[in-house]
Amino acid sequence: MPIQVRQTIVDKRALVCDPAGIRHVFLDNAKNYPKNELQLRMLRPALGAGVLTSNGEDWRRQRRILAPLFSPQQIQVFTAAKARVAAHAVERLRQTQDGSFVDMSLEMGRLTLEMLEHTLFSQGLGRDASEFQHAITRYFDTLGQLDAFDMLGLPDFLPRLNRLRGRATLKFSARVVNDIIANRRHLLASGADAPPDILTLLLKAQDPDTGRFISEQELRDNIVTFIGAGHETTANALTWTLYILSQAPDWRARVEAEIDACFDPAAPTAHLPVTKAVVEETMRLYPPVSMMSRVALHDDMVAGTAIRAGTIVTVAPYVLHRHQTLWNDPDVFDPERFLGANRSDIDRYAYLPFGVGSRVCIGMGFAMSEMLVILGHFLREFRFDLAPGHPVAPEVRLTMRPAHGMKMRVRKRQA
Ligand code: HEM
Repeated sequence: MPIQVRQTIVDKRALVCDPAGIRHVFLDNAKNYPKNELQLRMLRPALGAGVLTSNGEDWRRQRRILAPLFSPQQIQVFTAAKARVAAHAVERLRQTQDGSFVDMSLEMGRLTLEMLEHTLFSQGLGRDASEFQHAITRYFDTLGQLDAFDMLGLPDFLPRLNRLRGRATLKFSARVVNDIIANRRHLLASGADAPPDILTLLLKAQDPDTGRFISEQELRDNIVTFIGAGHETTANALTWTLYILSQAPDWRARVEAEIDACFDPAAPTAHLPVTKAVVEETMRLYPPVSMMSRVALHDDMVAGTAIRAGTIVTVAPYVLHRHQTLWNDPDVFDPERFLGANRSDIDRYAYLPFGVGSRVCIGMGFAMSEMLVILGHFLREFRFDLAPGHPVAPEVRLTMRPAHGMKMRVRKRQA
């Protein structure tokens, strides 16, 4: 069924599973399908009005200014910082007794937050690092739950329980971010060398069309946006990858062989085609962003189905990536799909872990290089096996994560 349209008590919804229909919504007629305000309302208390949560001209201007921060050259510059953070995490894991059980979902959450800290602020937070991590995790956890008031479209001045719960942690994270920005402004004003991180780039970033700098509010909102959008998504993709490899010994052996032969922690490379195919196939089966929504401004036709103005149009990578008509043996883990010439058989609009069109994930290259650097470091040293009896089930909050964490036995590979 390419499109399913449902009228609920609250609104009209359409789920699009047809690649041509998805292309129409996300590319050809994208101006008719801005992001859904309901979704944005849920995220704005946490993320403000950064590039993820704005629409129209506001979004276009921010995206133009931020794009150079995530260029391939810039991602290359961040690789050294990422490698340092990954090496530190390996060292931390080395301290645990060989064969002990670790919740790798927590470990990956901590690691991806450290990655962001050290690329956003280069020296990390300096102080309050673990408290900040705790605050951020709790904050997004609380706000990730859609509030009934938002669903009913009630006005913003009515207090939301979730927001009240998250307010103290928000205040704390805002203070830390504000302090960091103020310190950096002082440093730059003093003429000292600016650290090569995202904060410096943001402070200097100018709109190529108008020469305008980013506002103070947008600066703060986008820092929090990068943490919000880049933390759990990447941690989940990595956790699911470790889980899947523990269930696929042949592929684990191929990944280990590639990393042993090609990955040098002192000069980390992101050129690991087998490992990359494994990550891509994992994100097919367990896409961290399991659905994306837009809203139709005007009546339209999508893949032969009439869509009325106001309909919420959803594309669900979790459904799309496992669709019988689009994939052979959709539930089978087979990274060969992404290797060599096979990749060109995959329809661009049937595989959307990072979305597609103008609102495609701005951090896609950043995340892929980060995941390969982390897997290179970790799988070179350790082997991860699922703890016997540990229940594994996906759960959708803001992202799709393992409902019960991922308890794994960690053994050293090179004794
Ligand atoms: C495996 C990791 C990641 C996944 C699976 C992922 C997935 C996505 C998806 C599906 C979207 C599009 C949502 C939509 O169209 O409604 C998106 C947007 C976005 N992502 Fe990511 N993301 C990841 C990592 C990152 C990282 C590391 C960053 C930043 C450092 C980041 C920043 C953003 C931002 C700012 C947007 C909004 C772009 C816009 O609307 O113009 N993401 N991401």
